[in-house]
Amino acid sequence: MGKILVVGACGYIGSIMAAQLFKAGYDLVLLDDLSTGFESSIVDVNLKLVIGDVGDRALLDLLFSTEKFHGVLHFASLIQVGESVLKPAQYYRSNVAKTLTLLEAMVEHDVGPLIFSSTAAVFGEPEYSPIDEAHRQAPINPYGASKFMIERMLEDFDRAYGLKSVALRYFNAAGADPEGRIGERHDPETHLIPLALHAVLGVRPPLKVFGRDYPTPDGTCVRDYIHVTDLAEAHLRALEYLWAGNPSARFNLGNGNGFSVQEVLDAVERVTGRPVPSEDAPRRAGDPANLVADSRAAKSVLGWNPQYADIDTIVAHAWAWEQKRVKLL
Ligand SMILES: NC(=O)c1ccc[n+]([C@@H]2O[C@H](COP(=O)([O-])OP(=O)(O)OC[C@H]3O[C@@H](n4cnc5c(N)ncnc54)[C@H](O)[C@@H]3O)[C@@H](O)[C@H]2O)c1
Ligand SMILES: O=c1ccn([C@@H]2O[C@H](COP(=O)(O)OP(=O)(O)O[C@H]3O[C@H](CO)[C@H](O)[C@H](O)[C@H]3O)[C@@H](O)[C@H]2O)c(=O)[nH]1
Repeated sequence: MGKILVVGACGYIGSIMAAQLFKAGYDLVLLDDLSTGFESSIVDVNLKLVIGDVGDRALLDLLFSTEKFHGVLHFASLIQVGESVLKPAQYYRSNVAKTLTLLEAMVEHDVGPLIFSSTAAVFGEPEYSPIDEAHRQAPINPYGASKFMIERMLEDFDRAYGLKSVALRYFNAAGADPEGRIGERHDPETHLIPLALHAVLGVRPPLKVFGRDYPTPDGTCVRDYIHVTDLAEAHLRALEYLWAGNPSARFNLGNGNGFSVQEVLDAVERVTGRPVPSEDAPRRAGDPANLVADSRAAKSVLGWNPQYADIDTIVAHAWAWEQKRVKLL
């Protein structure tokens, strides 16, 4: 089994990835600057965590010259769409410039391949649904643009330097570790499912439903919620795909099933057995009405087989985690 570097391993998705790789017996080194992540999200205390910045070239040189890695998973990023509009410089520096430093160090030390966390935001306003890999990429905010730029860099680095990569465009990451050990811990939290669960638990104000006048069946926005464990599984499949000598690629990762905000709230009520305190609010700027992935390519090319497509299961895992988390607060 190869040795893998997980960058951003103390975050929501990276920590669940690290737990899954650890369980599968991989040798891991974790890198995180703890800017938004938590050391306590590392499930095994014996795992090697390097606390540092992925944009620190001297640190990367040291890491890559002392350890032989067979792959890098890159989750580290600023992730808030709204903040990216107000502070684009931070997003281009943290996401684009620091990833460039990582890519240069990987090329110099002959480290690869790379699996990169991209996003549905690289597409912008959808022209059709579900969104496949051929869909036009026209991001409408700096967060999406930063990820789009990195995707372009990956293509160029492959062509010029032979660095192999897979970019995985997650739609709405959701759920938690099925064993209940780790889950979503963003601060501030902006995502629908944790906010709805916090409203149920009474630790936050009633959930604001951002718009009921969208051109969707019930008027609320439709999204494609994909279980975080299934996302992690896709990374493993993508690594195996590149280790087998296949070309660089990008894949859209979702359930293929859209759920409206109202349908998610209904699922939260079924799972928790309690009403979700909520109120109607104006549309949130920059929210497309409908974002659903066509993930057939990931399934057929990578052999990816998501296990937790059911929205009630996704919400149940998030609920188990949030109840535990509230006790820890
Ligand atoms: N959460 C979602 O719904 C979603 C959707 C699409 C794409 N993504 C992408 O998935 C990735 C992970 O998202 P998440 O929700 O786990 O975010 P997160 O904020 O929970 O995790 C990011 C982790 O990266 C670390 N980090 C940030 N900058 C760093 C740096 N310069 N050096 C080292 N470590 C650094 C943070 O401390 C944190 O532990 C991101 O790239 C994000 O853009 C997430
Ligand atoms: O308090 C809230 C929070 C969200 N929503 C609605 O719930 C849906 C989902 O919103 P999230 O904030 O949970 O997720 P987004 O679809 O906005 O964001 C996702 O897709 C983005 C790209 O479009 C980024 O990749 C981001 O990281 C990822 O979580 C949206 O229609 C939003 O308007 C509410 O009604 N009330």
